[in-house]
Amino acid sequence: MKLKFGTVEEDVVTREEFPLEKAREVLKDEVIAVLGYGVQGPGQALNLKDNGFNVIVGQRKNSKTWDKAVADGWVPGETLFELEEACEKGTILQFLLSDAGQIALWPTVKKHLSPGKALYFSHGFGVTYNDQTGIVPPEDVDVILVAPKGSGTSLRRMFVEGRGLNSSFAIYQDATGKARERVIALGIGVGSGYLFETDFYREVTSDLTGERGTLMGAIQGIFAAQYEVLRENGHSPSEAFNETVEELTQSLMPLVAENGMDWMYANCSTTAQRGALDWWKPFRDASKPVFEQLYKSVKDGKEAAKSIESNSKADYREKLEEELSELRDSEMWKAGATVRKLRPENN
Ligand SMILES: NC(=O)c1ccc[n+]([C@@H]2O[C@H](COP(=O)([O-])OP(=O)(O)OC[C@H]3O[C@@H](n4cnc5c(N)ncnc54)[C@H](O)[C@@H]3O)[C@@H](O)[C@H]2O)c1
Ligand SMILES: CC(C)(O)[C@@H](O)C(=O)O
Ligand SMILES: [Mg+2]
Ligand SMILES: [Mg+2]
Repeated sequence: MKLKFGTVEEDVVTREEFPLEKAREVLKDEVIAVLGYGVQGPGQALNLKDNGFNVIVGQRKNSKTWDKAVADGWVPGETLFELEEACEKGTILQFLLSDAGQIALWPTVKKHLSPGKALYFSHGFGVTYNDQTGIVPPEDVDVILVAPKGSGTSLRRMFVEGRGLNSSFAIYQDATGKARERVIALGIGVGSGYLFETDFYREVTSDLTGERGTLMGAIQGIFAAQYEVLRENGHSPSEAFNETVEELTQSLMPLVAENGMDWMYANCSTTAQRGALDWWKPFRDASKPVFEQLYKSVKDGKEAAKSIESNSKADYREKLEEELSELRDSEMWKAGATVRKLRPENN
């Protein structure tokens, strides 16, 4: 359906115009092989299974995630296989290994992409940066994308709650003439609330910008800056944490999600209103050059190169652990752990 987003009209696909029954009909003869069982793998595979599709999972044996797949109800030899066996059995290969892991498995996946199969991604990364990844799909397969706009954890959680996370979808290559109905059916099948169309390049550039920017990188930076200023001026950890993070996630963001920031500005004290109206533009002006730098780094392929380089190292998990512990052991997130325990619903 066509909808106005501000003054711009866009086409979105909802469950109303493409119901689950239609998705099941489109994919009734397909074997959907979900390759990788990290964060997106479980969310998408379990939602597809619960929605009545024919799904198998491919995962390395003797790994923690193989055990997790078994614990989630996938049966070795029936619905759970080694990666190569799943590639062979699947007619739609959902490539849900980490973006760096996809490079290593690509020769195996390519070998099993016989004509008419579909290669499905949840990120435009591998194909867009194929000068770095080597992922160049054969011409006689469909190449499609459904990218849930959120964590695989939320995709599953919201599905179980009867809600739906939004996803973008894209078609890179339509070899069978059925790529569009296949990709929309898969988007509905994995539990998307609605789908909006993009292309692989736009998906990866917006996604890399978002997660490095307001979704995670920028927000953590802003949290840290405000928390430090409050602490340096004699405020206690609990006061600094509450005024920086807890109030945002517990009180204001749910209201912003429901009604928008415009409503939030109209429904706080006149004192807060005056200050927030005065200060949002200086914050925008201070951070916009950093966002411009970030977007350029994404566009130039530098972010992809850094990510491939660091995530392909044999000891990447140990190195990552060190960097993550800096966050985990920071006073701000230690204070956060205590504050979370104090929430009455957690007692
Ligand atoms: N994490 C998310 O919530 C999220 C959201 C939207 C899109 N995506 C995209 O979905 C895809 C999957 O992401 P993810 O976060 O679920 O992946 P992940 O980082 O959790 O890894 C998934 C699986 O890949 C396996 N793996 C890694 N390297 C491997 C190798 N060399 N050989 C075999 N297996 C290997 C791991 O064992 C793991 O089970 C990526 O393209 C990502 O950008 C992820
Ligand atoms: C969940 C995110 C941050 O949206 C995703 O893009 C990811 O890469 O994990
Ligand atoms: Mg991402
Ligand atoms: Mg994302």
